[in-house]
Amino acid sequence: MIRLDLRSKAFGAARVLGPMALDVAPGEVLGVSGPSGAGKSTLLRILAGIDARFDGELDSGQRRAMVFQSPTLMPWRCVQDNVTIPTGATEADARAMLSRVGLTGMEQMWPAQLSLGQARRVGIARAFVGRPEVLILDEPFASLDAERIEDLLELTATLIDEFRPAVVLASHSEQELAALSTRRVRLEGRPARLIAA
Ligand SMILES: Nc1ncnc2c1ncn2[C@@H]1O[C@H](COP(=O)(O)OP(=O)(O)OP(=O)(O)O)[C@@H](O)[C@H]1O
Repeated sequence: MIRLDLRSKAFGAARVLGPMALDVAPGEVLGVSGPSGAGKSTLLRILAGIDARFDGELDSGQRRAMVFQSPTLMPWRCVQDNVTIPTGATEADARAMLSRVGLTGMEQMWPAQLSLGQARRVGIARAFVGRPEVLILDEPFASLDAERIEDLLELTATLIDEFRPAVVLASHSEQELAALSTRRVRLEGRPARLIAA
């Protein structure tokens, strides 16, 4: 569950996010759209608990995971270590989750040996291995071709159905938002407000 009551978020004198309230239940996927620079990533960092410098209250689960626009893997660690080290998951759990995302046999490979689609799958395995209560997805499928996006959308939808985290997805892609969201909002204006979409 995610509950945010945000009065304001500013960078110095620049007020980016205005007053807004947000509730996301387990198993729900809130799709967030809005123009570039509206504040989607800023809002998602607050929801993920990465940015605590805002005026307001955040109430969310203990187990939080985030998938970013870039896969952000540690280049000097193998695929399996990239799942176990940041999460504290066991090797067995990491192998099982890597198998769920289609990477069986690639556990000992280096990130540089992976395609972008495979690297994104590692990011998804890393996010789900800890059975998150809250999952924040910030443009998680950017720069992939249409067929790979379809595959990853299907995989992500299956894992969300199974683990039922409260999910917030920010994307510019109507295809991604339509495929995963159970509810939609737009961020608009400066400071940005949430508008039902
Ligand atoms: N660390 C920071 N310091 C100062 N300003 C920032 C910082 N991070 C973001 N901003 C500003 O906050 C605003 C919102 O940025 P944000 O990255 O959240 O937008 P976005 O909606 O995610 O954009 P995009 O869709 O292009 O990724 C922008 O004007 C940006 O310049």
